Amino acid sequence: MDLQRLDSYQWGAGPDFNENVLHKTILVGDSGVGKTSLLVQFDQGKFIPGSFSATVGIGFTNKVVTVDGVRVKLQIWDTAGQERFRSVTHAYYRDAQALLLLYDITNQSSFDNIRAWLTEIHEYAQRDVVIMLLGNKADVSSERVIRSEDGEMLAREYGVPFMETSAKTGMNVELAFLAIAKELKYRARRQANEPSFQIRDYVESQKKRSSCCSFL
Ligand SMILES: Nc1nc2c(ncn2[C@@H]2O[C@H](COP(=O)(O)OP(=O)(O)OP(=O)(O)O)[C@@H](O)[C@H]2O)c(=O)[nH]1
Repeated sequence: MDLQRLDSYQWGAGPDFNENVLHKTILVGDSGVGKTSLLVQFDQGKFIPGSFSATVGIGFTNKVVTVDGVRVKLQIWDTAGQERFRSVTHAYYRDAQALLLLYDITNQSSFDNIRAWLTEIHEYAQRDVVIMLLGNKADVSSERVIRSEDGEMLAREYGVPFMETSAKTGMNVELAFLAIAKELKYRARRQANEPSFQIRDYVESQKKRSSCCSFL
């Protein structure tokens, strides 16, 4: 998908706005798993169907998310999943505070490659980078080859939060970025008596909430 179509969001200004906090978040995963689509859905609330055109290089979109009354600036980098761009994208890992690692639930090899992605992340990114595993294209249930439990199991093995998403329907897209923003805000602006925040627990509780009450 063409990065030119990603319009940059203008930073808003407000009483809570903390200009000093800019959080770099990177989307990674095999080509075609839906990184650009996920970002477009989060940024613009839409899905652009049509033929797949792979991202060339890297580009970013700025977005302000409000969590617990605090505005958190996310600078979200969309990387090209194709192997030939790998050395370019590695250079961006170093100062990333969060990484969203995607696979496609209809594509076995994109799931099998997650371990290799995690090896690269551990090699090039900061030790305390926030990682979240996302199984995208959850709307395409008829072509599913990766069970949700397999995603859960892999995530548990690496100690990272996990959820399935759909860039098409928007399922869990906002939750994924919100959870990242909450974790980053917690790390950056922890108040003295604030209870500790566990991103995995938060994600699990939010997932349960959305599945329990979908009939309401
Ligand atoms: N049904 C469905 N299709 C999706 C979803 N996400 C992406 N797609 C489609 O999958 C194809 C690839 O999506 P992209 O967002 O371009 O994938 P990418 O990961 O950015 O690919 P690279 O730029 O090559 O790394 C496109 O045809 C999208 O329309 C989804 O959640 N559901």
